[in-house]
Amino acid sequence: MALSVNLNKIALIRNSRDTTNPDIIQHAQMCIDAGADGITVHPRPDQRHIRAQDCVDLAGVLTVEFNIEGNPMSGPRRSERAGVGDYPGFMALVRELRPAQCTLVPDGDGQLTSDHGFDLKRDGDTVAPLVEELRGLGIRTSLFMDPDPEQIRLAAQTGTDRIELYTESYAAAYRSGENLDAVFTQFRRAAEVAAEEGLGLNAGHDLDLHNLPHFAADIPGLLEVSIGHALTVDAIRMGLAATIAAYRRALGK
Ligand SMILES: CC(=O)[C@@H](O)[C@H](O)COP(=O)(O)O
Ligand SMILES: NCC(=O)COP(=O)(O)O
Repeated sequence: MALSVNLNKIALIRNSRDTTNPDIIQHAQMCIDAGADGITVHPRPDQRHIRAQDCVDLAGVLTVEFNIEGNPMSGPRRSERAGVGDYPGFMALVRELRPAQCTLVPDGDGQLTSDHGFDLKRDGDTVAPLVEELRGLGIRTSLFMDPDPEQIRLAAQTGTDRIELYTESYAAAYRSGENLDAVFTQFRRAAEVAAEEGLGLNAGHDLDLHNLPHFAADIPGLLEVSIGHALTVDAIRMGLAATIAAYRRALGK
């Protein structure tokens, strides 16, 4: 099972000053040296954290899998910050960089963070051609999905290689202790349906050192988790190498 480290929050710290510190490339390399199996970024049109140029720079040097996440419908946007290039649009960026994996996420451009999976009853006809194009470019595709069996079966009809289960509801149930068994059963069933449909299974959002061991041990067929927010906070407290080692242990690696 792969640990893909999301660098969004490192870029957020950098963007709070006109600086290159922390250096995204150096941080990515430290993650890799500490045992990260992949690097994930989620560029947004306002470039609040990961910028298009970060994606270009990372694509040029990464020695592990590069996963670019985002809304395929997010178009070009002029930068409002001096010295920062314009955002070219999500699909334009992915077409140019051809990462190992592209995870399509139905975020609105103004969302605080990702907070829902695709509604493929509504958007399946839009998503399927994009999946076909990306796969034709040699890019593994993944769709950001809620743990909804009907939606996951629709995801398979798009031709996508994988889905990424949106795990915020599991993280919330783990924190509160409310309905944890029921919520976990929902995720197990979602994973089973993904396997029935021949879909690879990723997961992410609000995973952390507390909730990850149970999820990683008991969700069948899990291939990759992408983690950023909690991992970055843990690294401030524990140090990056120790943190990545802890997440690898939580994955049973
Ligand atoms: C899709 C998802 O759940 C996360 O990968 C996303 O990248 C979080 O985005 P922010 O880091 O902007 O909250
Ligand atoms: N796809 C999930 C991701 O990349 C990171 O999500 P989070 O750990 O920052 O919540």
